[in-house]
Amino acid sequence: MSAYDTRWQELAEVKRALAARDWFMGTSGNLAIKVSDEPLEFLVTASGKDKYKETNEDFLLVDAHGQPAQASALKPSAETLLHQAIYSKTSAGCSLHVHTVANNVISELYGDEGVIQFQGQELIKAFGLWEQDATLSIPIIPNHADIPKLADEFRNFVNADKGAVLIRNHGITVWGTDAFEAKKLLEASEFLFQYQLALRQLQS
Ligand SMILES: CSCCC(=O)C(=O)COP(=O)(O)O
Ligand SMILES: [Zn+2]
Repeated sequence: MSAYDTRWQELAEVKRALAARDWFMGTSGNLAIKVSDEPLEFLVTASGKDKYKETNEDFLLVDAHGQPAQASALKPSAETLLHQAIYSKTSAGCSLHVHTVANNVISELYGDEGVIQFQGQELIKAFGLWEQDATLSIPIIPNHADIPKLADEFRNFVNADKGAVLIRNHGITVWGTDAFEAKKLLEASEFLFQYQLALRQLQS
């Protein structure tokens, strides 16, 4: 199988798993996976589609600028520039963006601080933080309707081959070495957000 076909299957599998979690409400969310480094090309979800459905038009190949790399009637995700920022700055192989109620509420509760931090939580190990007193910090950036502006802000927080950034009242984008790692980080983040909200509710 070609790298294109292999990556397509991997991304389709992640998309299926996230759909099963009901993380694509109202056509929200977009996913990407790198196919080649030189030239940089990655598959990204087509814009505005019902991501619960599986079709052979779910993804299209884009270039280092996030522009279609092949003739296609499909439009790349409106948020392709965020994925492009990740692949242009890091060696990450997969990036995932979803909107959930928990990630939106957390982004609003902690948005003024610009960060949410987790300590003493087993699941921060998913991010490679294994030390006793390690802290996971997830930055929260303002949402901008202007996507190049949003991507410019987002780019400042893309400094490693894996990571996560919350966009206030919008969603989360995570990235990792490959599809397995990106999905792990997405699930771990969602667990931590849901835990934090449940704890706050019980404490109030
Ligand atoms: C109705 S969701 C608004 C756009 C968005 O935030 C998103 O994640 C989906 O956009 P896309 O162009 O990737 O379908
Ligand atoms: Zn979005």
